[in-house]
Amino acid sequence: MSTASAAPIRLDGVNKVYPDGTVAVADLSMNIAAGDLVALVGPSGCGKSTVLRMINRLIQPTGGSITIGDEDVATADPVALRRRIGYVIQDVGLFPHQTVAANVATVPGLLGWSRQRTNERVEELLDLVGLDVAVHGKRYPHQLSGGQRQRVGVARALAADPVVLLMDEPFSAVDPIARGRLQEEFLRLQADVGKTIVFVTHDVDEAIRLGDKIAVLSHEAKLEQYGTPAEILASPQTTFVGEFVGADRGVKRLSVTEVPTSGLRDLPAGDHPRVDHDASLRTALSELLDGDTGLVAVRDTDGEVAGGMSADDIYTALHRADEAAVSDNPQ
Ligand SMILES: Nc1ncnc2c1ncn2[C@@H]1O[C@H](COP(=O)(O)OP(=O)(O)OP(=O)(O)O)[C@@H](O)[C@H]1O
Repeated sequence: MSTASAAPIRLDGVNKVYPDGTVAVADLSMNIAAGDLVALVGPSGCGKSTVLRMINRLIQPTGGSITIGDEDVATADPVALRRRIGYVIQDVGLFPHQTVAANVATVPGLLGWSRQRTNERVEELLDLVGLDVAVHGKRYPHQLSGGQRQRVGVARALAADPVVLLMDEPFSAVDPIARGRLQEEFLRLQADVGKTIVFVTHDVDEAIRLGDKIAVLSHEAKLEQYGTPAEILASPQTTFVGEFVGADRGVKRLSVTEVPTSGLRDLPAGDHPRVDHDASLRTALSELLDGDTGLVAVRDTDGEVAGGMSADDIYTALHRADEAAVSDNPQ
């Protein structure tokens, strides 16, 4: 599909004090690379939503600057700005009296697109998020499941091909099974559209699963650590981060580390469970435990078995990956 190029986002000394004196964001600086999916995580009330809403100027910062590409958000026309930024919130905010197709067509309508161009775009987007325009396009939001509504929200946010997508707890209102599926689909979608995405969640597992990078925030949006999931899990920089990512850090690290494709051991004959070259160590360990040979075979990119791993090999691979993550990111 055609995509506008994604834009980087830069926050420089951003501050937000609400009129009642509440300091929501004290002094936040961070750079988000074009095309990255960055998860903002932190406890309730730490300022995540405020940060997000300052990026599309729904909230005016009291200090500092935010730029999207070359554009200073403070001086941009807010309406034009918001049309270039997709925004998805928890309960989606679909218009209840408009059909799904009309909801997705909102921004193209505002931009004055022709009916034909709009219809094509609606069909393309509904297809992209796994909905059938013939079946779902003419339904109203209340005739959809929570997960389907969420997909429509994402389709609507992508309609005008925004350079940035902001998402505030987009999947938290759906049940855990639908949520897992939505997360999977969302990752596939992001691989397709390659937007710069800032994603607010209070769920560390979701951040680890979806984020290219994670920004861990504490009170007043203090940036405790900003790095890849592997870096943060391998070496939390502060006690706060260590506690926030949780005691089962080791298991989480297994999930974000892929099996090695070299240095694998020769496999004796036997009915070994198999995993693909891009499987996580967690999947490999789970398969190994389900099998009865004590080994798991790893396939290469051609689908041929490249070698095997024992539980000890998985442990060693995890520690090697941790060392690499830490030395890539000395901070
Ligand atoms: N309009 C407002 N006026 C005064 N204080 C506000 C306002 N909006 C938010 N706050 C306060 O600012 C702080 C940050 O709120 P924010 O909604 O950004 O946090 P959050 O991390 O997104 O929280 P949650 O995870 O619970 O949604 C909180 O202390 C909140 O009470």
